[in-house]
Amino acid sequence: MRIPFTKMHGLGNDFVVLDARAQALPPINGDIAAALADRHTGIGCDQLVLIEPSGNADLKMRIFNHDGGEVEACGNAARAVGLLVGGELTIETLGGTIMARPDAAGIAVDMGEPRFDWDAIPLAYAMDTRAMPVGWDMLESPVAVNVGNPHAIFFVEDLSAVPLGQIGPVIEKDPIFPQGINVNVAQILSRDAIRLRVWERGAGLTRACGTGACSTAVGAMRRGLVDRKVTVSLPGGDLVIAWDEDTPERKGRITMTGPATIAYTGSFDWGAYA
Ligand SMILES: N[C@H](CCC[C@H](N)C(=O)O)C(=O)O
Repeated sequence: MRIPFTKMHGLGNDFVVLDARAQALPPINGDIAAALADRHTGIGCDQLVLIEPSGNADLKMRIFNHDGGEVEACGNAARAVGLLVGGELTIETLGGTIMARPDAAGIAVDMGEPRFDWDAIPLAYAMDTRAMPVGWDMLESPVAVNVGNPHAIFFVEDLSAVPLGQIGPVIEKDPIFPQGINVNVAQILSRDAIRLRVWERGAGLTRACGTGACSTAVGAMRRGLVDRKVTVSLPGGDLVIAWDEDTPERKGRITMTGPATIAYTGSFDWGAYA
């Protein structure tokens, strides 16, 4: 059985996108996702993205990390799906419903409200998530934020001095993070500019991380380090993140804006992976 796919990326964070809205696909599990994501024996990507019908949104977006783990959110993939499908979209994810729409800078995504309570990250026990009283080698006192998925953000003076490829996997799997964690290391450049590198849970170093940019921006705002709209510069390029103010009706929501790219389309033999 041949399965069509679209290879896409958001600032170099790359995806294999399968669309199961028109034609149901055989059931996908973590092992199949990891096999497709493998860059040597599969098609190769940071995340596998599955578009399915939804009962309460325009579509459902399922996300599998490179290691096969299914996760709650992926900001860059939300922009990719927004580009692929087009128009204004509500997207159901395991982390909540988000909204994508075309924008002069590419695609804008309303990522919803950030969560800060220790048990919403989640962490293994109660602590201050504005500055967790923990550290690993040169990295300490991270902010913890959940933007659909869990993130720890370390602010440093010199990003290039941090061996994130070595320290990232240690933090990712630390038992203080019962569901793992995406590890963000950020350098504040000004009141409206942040430089960021991310070790992603289940995918390692990526060229960009949309939810990482959202959580880092919000974490910096929580500490009063930046204004409520910032440009986050990742190795693959820039994202603009805004966090609007709480209103009497609702808590402030995050908007992430940036490009998305269709690289190519193809198909693969399902039997080779399942
Ligand atoms: N590694 C993330 C999922 C992908 C997030 C990232 N690619 C993005 O653009 O937000 C996690 O395990 O929560």
